[in-house]
Amino acid sequence: MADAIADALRIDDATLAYDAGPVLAGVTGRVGAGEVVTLIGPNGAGKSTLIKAVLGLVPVVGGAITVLGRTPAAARRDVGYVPQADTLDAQFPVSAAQVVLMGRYRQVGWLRRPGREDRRIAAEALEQVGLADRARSTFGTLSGGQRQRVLLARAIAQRPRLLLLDEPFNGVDLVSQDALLRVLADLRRQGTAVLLSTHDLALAQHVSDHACLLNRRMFGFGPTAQTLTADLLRATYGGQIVLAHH
Ligand SMILES: Nc1ncnc2c1ncn2[C@@H]1O[C@H](COP(=O)(O)OP(=O)(O)OP(=O)(O)O)[C@@H](O)[C@H]1O
Repeated sequence: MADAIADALRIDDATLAYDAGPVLAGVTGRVGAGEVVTLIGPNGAGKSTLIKAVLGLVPVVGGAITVLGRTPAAARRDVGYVPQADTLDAQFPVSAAQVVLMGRYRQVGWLRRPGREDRRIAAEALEQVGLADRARSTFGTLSGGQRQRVLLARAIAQRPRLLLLDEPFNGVDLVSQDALLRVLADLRRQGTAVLLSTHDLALAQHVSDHACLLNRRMFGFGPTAQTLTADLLRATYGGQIVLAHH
């Protein structure tokens, strides 16, 4: 039943703008429960902007974005988000386990202390990303890939119905990449909808059900194999030669 409720995310001819004006227009697409959709496009295409609009952080000035049947801002508590690796604050003076536990705060409320069940869920999430043995390590002492996995664990611990990942494969080692692929498979089985941005076409081909091609506007949306075609990729990247990184 592909109706508004079944779709975790619906984007209908959306135009997104910062104060200076629109940066992305004409985006239409869907992410259903248990589906992985990848956003593909060159630097500055608007991938992060779209993810931030789904979080309710960038205004939708035309069309609509509907998250779990609600506005992005209203759906916020059910949406997980892992930001780009280079935006992470490595100076966090807290342990990996504490970072993951933060994923539970929205559920328990900021004024209540997380309980045993929250700690269990957080420990399970750290285990899921393969970092159970680093629970007590200070966040800042972990490698970039490990920090990314801790933030992924934090997002999973939130038990979101829609998970947004901004360039999750960027600069991560192979172990972290494998952990992420395993988590994506788990999320798919649990019926979590996933929207992720990447530059990596080979990985996109591997993980996604649907792909969305962006460069200031949408150049294609559909089943991955039918969307990541040479013609559509050439159009999206403005004639630049596109090579898979892996
Ligand atoms: N806060 C902001 N205010 C104004 N313009 C912005 C802001 N953030 C991004 N932009 C502009 O919006 C456009 C799209 O940027 P965005 O970061 O969404 O691209 P991207 O596809 O995620 O690129 P990258 O792969 O480099 O992360 C760019 O031209 C960028 O300069």
